[in-house]
Amino acid sequence: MMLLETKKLSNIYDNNRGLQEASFSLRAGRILALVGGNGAGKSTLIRLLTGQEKQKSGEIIWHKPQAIRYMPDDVDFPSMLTATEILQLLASLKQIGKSEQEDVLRRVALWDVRKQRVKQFSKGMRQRLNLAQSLLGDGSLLILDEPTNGLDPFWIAELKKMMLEEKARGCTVIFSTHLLAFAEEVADDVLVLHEGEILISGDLKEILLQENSTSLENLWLKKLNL
Ligand SMILES: Nc1ncnc2c1ncn2[C@@H]1O[C@H](COP(=O)(O)OP(=O)(O)OP(=O)(O)O)[C@@H](O)[C@H]1O
Repeated sequence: MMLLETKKLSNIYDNNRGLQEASFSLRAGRILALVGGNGAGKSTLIRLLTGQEKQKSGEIIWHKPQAIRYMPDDVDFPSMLTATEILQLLASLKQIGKSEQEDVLRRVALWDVRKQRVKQFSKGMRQRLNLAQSLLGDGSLLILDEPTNGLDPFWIAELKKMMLEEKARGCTVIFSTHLLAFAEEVADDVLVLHEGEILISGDLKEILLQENSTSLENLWLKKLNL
């Protein structure tokens, strides 16, 4: 079943950069990786999908209304609050009870430090708290902007497990990353962006086969003539 389609979706900023006429579709229950270099347009696309920005032209067609859970890139939590307080605040907006808050804190192994102020957290711990808040609730679309940022190899592997668990529950996952090998391990579909335009989109395995590429990295380098 189709989840969403975009048609010539564009958001060009004053500096002439952003996202240009992006058209793609995504089926429900799939994991989609957004890949591309710095400034390719990944976060711009995510901001349009999450409704944080409105497109200048083109459209997003949602085939059914979606409750979205979202993990932003580079979140700035109030550093004087504890992990518990931050989750309480965010959970109250979604009307989510205490036991679920406790559950997500345990899932990201921040239970033992839940009463510490976030300013004492390492980057990876803050990123795990960011992940925890995105797991709250039962929105059937999970959007993760650079979720591996700051995570060590153990937590990257845990993140992968969590994403696959979400998929197994019937959730659709969209995530951006610079880690092409990670994208290849987790994703069903891929959208390769370059300077605001879609270079490649579709089923990852089919594309690698069609393009006679051994890996996503190999394909990416080939398409950019690197
Ligand atoms: N608010 C803004 N105002 C002006 N230009 C912007 C704005 N947001 C993004 N851009 C420009 O749009 C382009 C795409 O940026 P975007 O953040 O979507 O890229 P990205 O693929 O997420 O990059 P990165 O991997 O570096 O996070 C960049 O050239 C960026 O400078």
